[in-house]
Amino acid sequence: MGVPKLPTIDLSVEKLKTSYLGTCKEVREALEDYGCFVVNYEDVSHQLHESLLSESKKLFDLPTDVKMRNISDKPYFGYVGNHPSIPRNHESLGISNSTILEHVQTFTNLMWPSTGNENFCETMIDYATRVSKLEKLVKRMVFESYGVGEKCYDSHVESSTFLLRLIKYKSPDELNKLEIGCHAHTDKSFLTILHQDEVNGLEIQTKDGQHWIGFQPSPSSFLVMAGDAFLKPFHGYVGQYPAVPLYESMGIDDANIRQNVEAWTTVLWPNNGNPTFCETIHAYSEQLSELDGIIRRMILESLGVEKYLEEHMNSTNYLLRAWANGRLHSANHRVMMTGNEARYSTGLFSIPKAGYIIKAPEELVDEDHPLLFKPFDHVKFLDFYYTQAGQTAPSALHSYCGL
Ligand SMILES: O=C(O)CCC(=O)C(=O)O
Ligand SMILES: [Fe+2]
Repeated sequence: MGVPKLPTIDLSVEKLKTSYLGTCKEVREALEDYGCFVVNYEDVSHQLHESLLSESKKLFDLPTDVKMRNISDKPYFGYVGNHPSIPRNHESLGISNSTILEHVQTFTNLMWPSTGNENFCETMIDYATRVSKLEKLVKRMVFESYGVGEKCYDSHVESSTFLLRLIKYKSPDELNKLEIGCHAHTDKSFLTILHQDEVNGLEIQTKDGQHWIGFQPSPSSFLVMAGDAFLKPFHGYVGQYPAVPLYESMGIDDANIRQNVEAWTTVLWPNNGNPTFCETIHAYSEQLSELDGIIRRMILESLGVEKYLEEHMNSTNYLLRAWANGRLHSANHRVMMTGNEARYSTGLFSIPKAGYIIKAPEELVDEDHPLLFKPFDHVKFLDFYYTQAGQTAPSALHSYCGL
């Protein structure tokens, strides 16, 4: 089988009029299977596309010390470039709150303090506003398709802000050389919408990790991509978290031991239990833990250290974690540059607003379902998440604000 193709979805007004729910399903399935899809978005005209690219080029032509005035206390929000950890050919600038005129104006004044640049400012705000509408449309369609509709959508939109990143990749210094422009990563946003000039380079990894699919750009094509914040920001998280309504999971400690599963089942079904659930989970965990034991024995024997097996097995707990809903996929992607032309691209990232306090809706908290986390600022939590303590905690969210 050859390399699969990225799904392309028609989100035109006519299509949505005739087949809204069918298209919601297409969007959801594309984000589940590929983590992204291509859309030909008519609301950004050819003229706006051209203006975006020419203003972007003018921005990158400014002296480096001017571009470096774009500072931010958050990683990847300000000027990025000229740093050993960044690929040599990569340079980018972020405009925070890019759908709000005064923020774009402030950025413009920072870059062109004496002359101003009306055209830059107008182009960026127009572009960001139009693309943010696409972001909201996709978000609404995903929520509706999962049946978590209005309430989640409204709170999500209320909690989102749009970072516009303008990016330039210089061509490799030698012809026929392949050079990394952006290392493989997943985005930390809710959703990202990428758009670019005609120079190839963006590649998306398939979910099974087998292929890298090259994105074939055109002036009207946009790549919509699910970011980590939309689906799985927290390892070990349990649920009831309005910013990630599509994610829910539950853990059962030592699920291979019958009494533990029985105790767990009684908590969830206190009146008459749920023998089928208990039996299934226990049998499943027992078989998997046996398989785990066989594999470990084989590894230790092959290393000639099987005498440690018992100690190893005795020191092991089995945590069974079941996920529901967290079915969207955030795709690994990268940029690989060849040829002799620079590449210009833009990403509109929807991200949680700083200062937006996330708390469980009152209707979800009662005596049987006590509050699990203190209300918290998602951006401050992400700051913690990227520290050593956040990265090593079994559940960063519990360490940060668990009750
Ligand atoms: O330049 C591109 O097309 C991709 C950029 C990207 O993935 C990012 O900035 O997160
Ligand atoms: Fe990215």
